[in-house]
Amino acid sequence: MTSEPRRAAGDHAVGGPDLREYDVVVLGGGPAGENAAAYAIAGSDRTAIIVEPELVGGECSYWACIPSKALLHPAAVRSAASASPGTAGLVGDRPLEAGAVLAHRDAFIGRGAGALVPDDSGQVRWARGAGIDVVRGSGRLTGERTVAVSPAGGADGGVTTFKARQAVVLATGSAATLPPTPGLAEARPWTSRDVTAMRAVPGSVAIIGGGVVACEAATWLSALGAQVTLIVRGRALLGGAEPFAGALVADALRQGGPGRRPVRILFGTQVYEVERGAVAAHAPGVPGGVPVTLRIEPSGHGGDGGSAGTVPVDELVVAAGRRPAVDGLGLDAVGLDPHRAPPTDAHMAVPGVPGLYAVGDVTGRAPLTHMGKYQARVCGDVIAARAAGRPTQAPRFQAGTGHAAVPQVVFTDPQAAWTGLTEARAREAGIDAHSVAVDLGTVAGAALQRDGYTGRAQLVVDRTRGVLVGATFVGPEVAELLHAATIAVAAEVPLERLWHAVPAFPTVSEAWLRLLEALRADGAMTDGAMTDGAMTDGAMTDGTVTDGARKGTR
Ligand SMILES: Cc1cc2nc3c(=O)[nH]c(=O)nc-3n(C[C@H](O)[C@H](O)[C@H](O)COP(=O)(O)OP(=O)(O)OC[C@H]3O[C@@H](n4cnc5c(N)ncnc54)[C@H](O)[C@@H]3O)c2cc1C
Ligand SMILES: NC(=O)c1ccc[n+]([C@@H]2O[C@H](COP(=O)([O-])OP(=O)(O)OC[C@H]3O[C@@H](n4cnc5c(N)ncnc54)[C@H](O)[C@@H]3O)[C@@H](O)[C@H]2O)c1
Repeated sequence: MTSEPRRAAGDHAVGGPDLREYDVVVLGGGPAGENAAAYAIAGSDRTAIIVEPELVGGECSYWACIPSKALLHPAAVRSAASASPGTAGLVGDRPLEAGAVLAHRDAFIGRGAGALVPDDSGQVRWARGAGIDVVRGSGRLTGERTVAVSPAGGADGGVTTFKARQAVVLATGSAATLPPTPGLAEARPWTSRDVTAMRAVPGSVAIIGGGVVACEAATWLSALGAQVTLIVRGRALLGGAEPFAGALVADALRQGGPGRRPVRILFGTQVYEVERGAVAAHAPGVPGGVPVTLRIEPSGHGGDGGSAGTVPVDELVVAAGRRPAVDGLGLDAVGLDPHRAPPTDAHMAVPGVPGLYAVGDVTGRAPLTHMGKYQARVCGDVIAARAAGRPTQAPRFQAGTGHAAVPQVVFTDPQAAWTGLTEARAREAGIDAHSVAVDLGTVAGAALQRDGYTGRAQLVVDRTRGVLVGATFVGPEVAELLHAATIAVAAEVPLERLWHAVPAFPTVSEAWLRLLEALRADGAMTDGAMTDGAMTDGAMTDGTVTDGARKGTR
């Protein structure tokens, strides 16, 4: 993309004030919409407009990925410092400086001191610099390749119709779901928007949910001094992951640590009623200021147990999942179900509706920024190729393959990172699955990273095909281990070849070596790898390996 000509900033529409024509009209200026627009017009004279009612950059930039990671990173650094000789004594039991952490988050989301809303002018400048026009408004499909745009936030002004010569791309993201619990909506609970944008740290917080948002929010809230209670319907955290990932994250949250309060986790428990005095409408992230009482009971999900009684807290966060943002999108105008994610094929096109595409969270596929951007690259390339009359058969035009290896990192402490299939999912898919695991604390690179390093890595392989189909890592700073596994799964690298991808010593990546050795020991690697001269010679004669084993550097 970088070598392609930049387009002049300005208004690229054809038509008058009420009917404007572009090659590509994108609804939603989040990461998926931005990438779809940029790829669809790159290096061409095609025109594109992004329709966005809120902020260009979307949920990810202002209320999700970026602020959450800006809040979590200081907690991770604090945790590493507490576990390293020479710095542990310096930080002692001191908590994080909440004001500095919140200001760091504000800097990342472009929210100036005292401002209510972040500033997206940098993202708008990027769009205009890439030749993409931006209009503030809410878009609704009114027919094939036709969109009606109403001014944002109910502002005055008429509806403008936009016609797309080539494509309309739906990239409207997702919205937090609120369970229909009596009293919950009236209590004006925080959602992920508030807890990422929070302006003050509540003294005590209850979080409903045990997924990614709940685990990450519990991590930063407890590191910033809040007393956190997680109320989890099921029996585990991080439901879609290998069970050991949720278990290790739960152990660490419960345990707390220097400068981080222990988190109370109520498994098998649901809230059946919420009671709170009147709470005035407030800006995102401003605590309600009125205590709230949750009435809880065993959920009956996942076996016996669960808690009953009341949980009184200062603030309540709902992290109970998200749903595709399709309300008012006019899907019915093109014959689609208005309440469901639009179906998409491998080109990210909506079957049966000419010129319509969907990317990102609105598709209901994998609600992650990197997957939305991946789909958007495919979609933009397809639109560009079709506009130029070029074929779209090559793998670059198919979003299917990447979905076999969806990477996910949960930035808790320890981090949990996985890609591809869990062992259970692999079996369900009829794969001849076999798994091996290692204790990451036994790897020299991990032990050097911090005292008492605790973590685990697991590979799931397809024994019949001799390839990796899934990997999970849990431990401090394991996020950067993940991409190697994603490459191996997506590229279907034979295990025999993986053996020759030598991890550097002393890095945590040596876990790969331990895992492949475990596969060999289990007979899950073929004889080709076992008798390969490069491998056996290396292992037997390399002084570092044999010496290392004696000195604990294995
Ligand atoms: C707390 C939290 C943390 C997260 N952290 C991560 C992370 O670390 N890594 C990761 O990969 N993912 C993370 N995610 C998920 C990530 O935020 C989403 O997957 C990502 O934002 C989806 O991008 P998108 O472009 O599809 O949608 P969005 O970012 O939601 O953008 C959609 C845009 O469409 C606009 N829009 C809505 N309706 C209309 C309409 N009718 N017309 C025009 N525009 C409209 C919205 O205003 C919005 O700006 C996190 C999510 C949450 C909630
Ligand atoms: N680091 C990251 O990549 C990151 C961070 C945050 C969010 N995300 C993305 O955002 C998506 C949404 O995250 P999330 O945590 O909101 O959803 P989730 O699907 O991960 O978890 C939802 C949780 O809420 C519970 N739940 C659902 N309905 C409930 C109800 N009625 N009552 C009580 N509990 C209920 C579920 O059992 C689950 O524990 C995730 O799928 C993830 O892909 C990613």
